[in-house]
Parts: sequence; structure tokens; C-alpha cells
Amino acid sequence: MSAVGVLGGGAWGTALAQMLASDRRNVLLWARETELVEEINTKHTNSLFLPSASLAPTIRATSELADLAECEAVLAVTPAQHLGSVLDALPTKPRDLILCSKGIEATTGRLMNDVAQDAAPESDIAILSGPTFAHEVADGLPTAVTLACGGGEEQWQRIKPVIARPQFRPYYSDDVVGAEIGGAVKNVLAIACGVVDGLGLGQNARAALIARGYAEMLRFGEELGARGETLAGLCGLGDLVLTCSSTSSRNFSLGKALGEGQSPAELMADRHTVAEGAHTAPVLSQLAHDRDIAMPIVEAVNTLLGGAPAKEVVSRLLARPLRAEHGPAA
Ligand SMILES: NC(=O)C1=CN([C@@H]2O[C@H](COP(=O)(O)OP(=O)(O)OC[C@H]3O[C@@H](n4cnc5c(N)ncnc54)[C@H](O)[C@@H]3O)[C@@H](O)[C@H]2O)C=CC1
Ligand SMILES: O=C(CO)COP(=O)(O)O
Repeated sequence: MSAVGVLGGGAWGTALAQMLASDRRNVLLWARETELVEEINTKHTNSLFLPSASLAPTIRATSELADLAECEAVLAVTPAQHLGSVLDALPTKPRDLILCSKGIEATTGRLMNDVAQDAAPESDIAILSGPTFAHEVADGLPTAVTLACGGGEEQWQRIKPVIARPQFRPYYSDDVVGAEIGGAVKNVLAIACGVVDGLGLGQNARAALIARGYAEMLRFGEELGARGETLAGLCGLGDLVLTCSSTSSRNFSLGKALGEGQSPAELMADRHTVAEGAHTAPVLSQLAHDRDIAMPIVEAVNTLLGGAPAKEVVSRLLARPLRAEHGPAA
């Protein structure tokens, strides 16, 4: 049995490595920071990105992308904006490439599976996405995800034993676009929910944002070919509810700080962890605008990240004309 590869030693890559190693399987974890590689191999900790975990001894870290040539299945867990460059630099592409990043490439508007198909055309691409806080997965708490396989049932049969563990339960889908859009859009909506919390606008407002945000996710997803049932599942609504309800979410916490009046520039300047929604909001807003898809909450988050005061942005959202709850218009 070959080792499973993981690209990215952030919180999520490390948690996935820990989950995969829970049956003593060998896991090869590529991390960009050489000092982190040393720390994982000697102390079995990741003090930079997942300090709470005591890592399994069958996880080996490397800073050499070429070492992943031994892995038939590789999980790509870089921030969305770096997936393309990391895959381009990977000398040997794996048979199964499982994408775990949640976002849209800002410079091109490409979804992660498009980025991966361009960089690794020979690989079968799958999307792993769902309600998954890294620290809970690393702690072995029960978690379920959507595993959308571009290679269909055949790929599912091949990779489900690689991914599934007693406490980690993948559900099969063939809707790659739907699985991706759920994860990318919910990060932006989580920022909005954090703002509501930071401004003290109450739980009614948060529930309204989740429901209206989900309507935006559905409108955008269906326009791009996603199925509604996928977005109603783990990778869509499931992840939206998780991320919009907890300060464990970096996106929610970023929004909360914005709602409390901190400046976006300062908040973004000194972070070493990724809040994907801040990178997704501008490109998502633009894609929606280009396609004439109404996404007022996403647009509001984008305006806020551009420096507009939170109270003003909320007032503008609330002052929009009254309309039918269902249908294509905003
Ligand atoms: N943390 C979580 O609970 C979850 C995260 N994700 C997704 O996983 C992806 C990675 O997030 P985390 O592991 O949480 O990251 P993190 O915030 O814990 O760590 C940042 C990561 O970015 C990497 N990085 C920084 N600059 C880079 C560059 N130029 N090239 C390549 N990598 C670079 C760092 O090496 C590090 O691995 C994101 O798309 C996130 O949305 C998905 C599910 C859960
Ligand atoms: O994607 C996540 C949970 O499913 C993690 O959310 P944050 O990136 O907001 O922390």
C-alpha cells in the first residue's frame, strides 16, 4: 500500500494527514516551511498551524515535492490562490488528485478543478468538501464530507478506502462543480455572519443571512451547472451552517472583527492563516456581475472588504426594494 500524499502543512492539510494516519497508514506531508518539516519529523507537532495536535508517527513531512512521486493518491490542501503554482511545480502528477481547498482563483476566475485539470491533465480529480473544522478532525471527532469524483464511480471505488475512516465518512457525488461552489461561496457568507455578530445585530439576522446567502449560493451554482441537491448537502448547506455559526471559523472571526470596526487592511496585513472568503469575495462578486446573477450579500462583503463602514453596508442591504422570496431577481 503506497503512502497517501498531502500537499500543504497548514491546519487542514495537517488535520487530514492525522485523520489518514489514524489506521497507521503512512502519510507523506509536503510543507512549504522547512522548519515545520523538521518540527513534524522530530517533535510530531505543528506549532505554526495546528498547535493542539500530537501527530501520528506514521506522518512523514518533506519539503521536496518530488518525494510525492511515490503516492498514487494526493490530497491538495494549499490555499486556493496557491494551488496552481504548487501543482505546476509538482514533478510527477498522481493518478488521483483530491482537492480540499475552498476558493476561486482570483486572477482568472477559475474553480479549483479547472486549475487542477490544466496543471495535471492526466490525473483523475476529486473534490473533498464539507463541514470540517481542522482541529475537530485532528481530534478524531465524527465528520462527514462530500467526495465528488470527476472520475465517477470507478474513481470513488478506488479512493473511498483511501479516505474513509471510522470517524471520517465521505459521501459519493459526481457533481464536482457543485461540491466546489458550496465551499467557496460559504466562506464569503461566513464573513457576513461574523459582521452581524460583531455589530450585535442578533440571531434573527444571522439566520436570515444564512437562508438568503444560501439562495445566492444556489443561484450562482445552478448557473454554473451545479445541482441543487449537492448544494443542499454537506459541502453546501452543511458547511454554510457550520462556518456561519462559530468563531472557530477564520472567515466568521474576520467578519466579526470588521463588524467591531477594525480595518480590513490591518486585519489582512498581519494574518499568517488564510481566510479564503476575503480572496473569494472580489472574484465571486465579479463573476456574478458578469453573469447577471443577483448576489447582494456577496457584493456587500466585497464592499466591506474594500473599506466601507459595516453599519452603512448593512443599512444599504436592508433598504433594498421588497421582493418575492423565490425567483431569479435580487
Ligand atoms: N482549516 C480548516 O478548518 C479548513 C480549511 N480548508 C481549506 O484548506 C485550505 C488550506 O487552509 P489551511 O490548511 O487552514 O491553511 P492555514 O491558514 O492553516 O495555513 C496557511 C497555509 O498557506 C500556506 N502558504 C502560504 N503561502 C503560500 C504559498 N505562497 N504557496 C503555497 N502555500 C502557501 C502555508 O504554507 C500554510 O500551509 C484553504 O483553502 C481552506 O479554505 C478546508 C476545510 C477546513
Ligand atoms: O472550511 C472550514 C470548515 O468547513 C473552515 O472554515 P474557516 O476557513 O472559516 O476557518
